[in-house]
Amino acid sequence: MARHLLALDVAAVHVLSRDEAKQHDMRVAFADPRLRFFLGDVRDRASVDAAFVGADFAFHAAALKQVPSCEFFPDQAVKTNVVGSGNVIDAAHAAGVRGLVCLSTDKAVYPVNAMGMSKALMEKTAQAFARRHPEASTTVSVTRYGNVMYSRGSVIPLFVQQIRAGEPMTITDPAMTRFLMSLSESVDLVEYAFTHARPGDLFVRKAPASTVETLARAVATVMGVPDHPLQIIGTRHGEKLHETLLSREERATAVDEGDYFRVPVDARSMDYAPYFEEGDPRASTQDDYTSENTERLDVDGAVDLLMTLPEVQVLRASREGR
Ligand SMILES: O=c1ccn([C@@H]2O[C@H](COP(=O)(O)OP(=O)(O)O[C@H]3O[C@H](CO)[C@@H](O)[C@H](O)[C@H]3O)[C@@H](O)[C@H]2O)c(=O)[nH]1
Repeated sequence: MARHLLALDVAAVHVLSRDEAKQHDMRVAFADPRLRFFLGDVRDRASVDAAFVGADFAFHAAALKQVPSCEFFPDQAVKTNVVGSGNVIDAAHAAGVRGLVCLSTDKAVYPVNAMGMSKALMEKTAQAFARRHPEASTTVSVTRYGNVMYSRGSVIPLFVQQIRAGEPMTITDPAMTRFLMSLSESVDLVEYAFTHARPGDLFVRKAPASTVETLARAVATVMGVPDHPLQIIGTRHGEKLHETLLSREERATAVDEGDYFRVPVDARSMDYAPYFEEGDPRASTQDDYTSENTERLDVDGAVDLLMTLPEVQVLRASREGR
């Protein structure tokens, strides 16, 4: 995202994060005086205020995002993902930031684990801000997306490492499906939200999905070992068989904008009666938008998608001795 923004000729990009070592690495890698680093934590409101001085736009990706760690320490997930997100929203408003995009996940829909539950509450916090402050100068919106391919700690780099080590690729459940999205598509989604959001909007990018087995076969194929062995290890704690990007209620109000769905906030008055006494007949005619009923990739389709990733292009080039 920082790279993308700097290429757009912005005056400055402020990075607020906790890890001084990663900030140092990024400072050296970018060597761009427009990139300014702020040490802090979204749990610490004053540190967020400091980073927002002079900012026009902000995107909020700070999160505890791993399912197992949030299962073991749900209180920590609440502090960062819920209370911290509230701090970011209030600080953006106080600083006069024009647009704030909060990054969420498909795991926030019908959540079964603490990570998804805390992200669902982040979404509700952002939507409640929009509902309570209809005249605010800060437009707060949410983007929700599925697995970002080749992201740190995710299954694709794990499969690559297992193939390199000559070990079988470990598969939880061959029939499990996940939405697949590249990093550049997720940056596009955030940018789309920046430029199109109305207060409280939630944006979803339409995406294909594949089973984990298909994904493993595709990774093995691009590595030149299509028959590399698989080992079934079983579903991990807190995992769903399929993910959902839009619930049927959200789908009923979603606006189809081509590559994206925009779900406007439910901005009815804060009078409780309409919520209890009036239903919405549209909701019952819709299905959830899930990784099971979206476009399903086969191995060739997953290979094509993998080949668009810079990391995979580097892998291929080194395999071919280029
Ligand atoms: O050894 C493994 C590890 C994982 N998987 C499967 O691979 C898929 C993807 O797993 P992983 O890359 O670990 O991602 P998720 O657990 O789906 O979660 C990621 O994707 C979410 C969006 O759905 C983000 O919110 C999370 O932060 C991010 O960690 C899942 O079906 C896993 O069951 C395997 O088959 N074998």
